[in-house]
Amino acid sequence: MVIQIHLLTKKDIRKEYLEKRLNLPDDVIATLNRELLNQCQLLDYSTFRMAHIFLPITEKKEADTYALVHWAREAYPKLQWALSKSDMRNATMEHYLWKPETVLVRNAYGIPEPAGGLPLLPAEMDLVFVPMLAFDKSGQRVGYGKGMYDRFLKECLPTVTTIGLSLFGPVDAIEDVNANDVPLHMVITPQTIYDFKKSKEC
Ligand SMILES: Nc1nc2c(c(=O)[nH]1)N(C=O)[C@@H](CNc1ccc(C(=O)N[C@@H](CCC(=O)O)C(=O)O)cc1)CN2
Ligand SMILES: Nc1ncnc2c1ncn2[C@@H]1O[C@H](COP(=O)(O)OP(=O)(O)OP(=O)(O)O)[C@@H](O)[C@H]1O
Repeated sequence: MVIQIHLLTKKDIRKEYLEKRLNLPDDVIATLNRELLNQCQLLDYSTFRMAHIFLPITEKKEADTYALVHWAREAYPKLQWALSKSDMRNATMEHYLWKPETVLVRNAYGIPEPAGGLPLLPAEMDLVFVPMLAFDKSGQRVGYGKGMYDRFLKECLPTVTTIGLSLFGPVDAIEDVNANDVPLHMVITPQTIYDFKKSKEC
């Protein structure tokens, strides 16, 4: 039997998956987000103390993470949350504690950011939820192409757990993975939880 693996570049995948997401009608997006939340609720977060999260760019129909945090604040009251402010010129992020009372302001890219608060270091995160346009069957991801999460994840401790959130399933393989790319430990989709740590151990 011949198994064909489709290799695609990040540039092609980025274009295809952004279009695919933007073309989804709002009711389908709402259903996928509900299913994604259900999958997220299946994991046990009790070993984590500080979780970093992104808030969605709604114009880009990113995964809705508000509902996840809303649920987790009730289900895991000891778990604290961190949010970032982006510096697009340097492709870097600064991190702040996200309390329920934190004021959020949308930046020029439509990303809700904390107006201020207690600054945090990457080393303080033990769980990071990662945005993406697509991922592949080995846990490599494609984002908007600035490498901001690759830079951030490199600064986190090796003990950090990374979980990508995607409204779609994986592509076969990303052709142009490079040394800066940080593969994800897990990806949650509306249908499945992919655990790349486990599959590597097999
Ligand atoms: N919600 C969310 N927050 C996030 C990310 C993300 O993917 N999603 N990022 C993940 O890294 C960082 C922000 N990265 C971004 C990179 C590009 C664009 C963007 O809109 N780019 C324009 C072109 C910009 C330009 O070069 O002028 C575009 O794609 O149309 C937005 C966010 C940090 N925060
Ligand atoms: N740790 C790093 N240090 C310096 N440059 C980096 C680092 N990580 C990524 N880059 C650079 O950033 C650029 C974008 O990388 P890539 O195409 O992998 O982005 P992406 O993962 O799709 O985007 P993002 O992480 O912003 O969502 C590349 O030119 C890459 O070399």
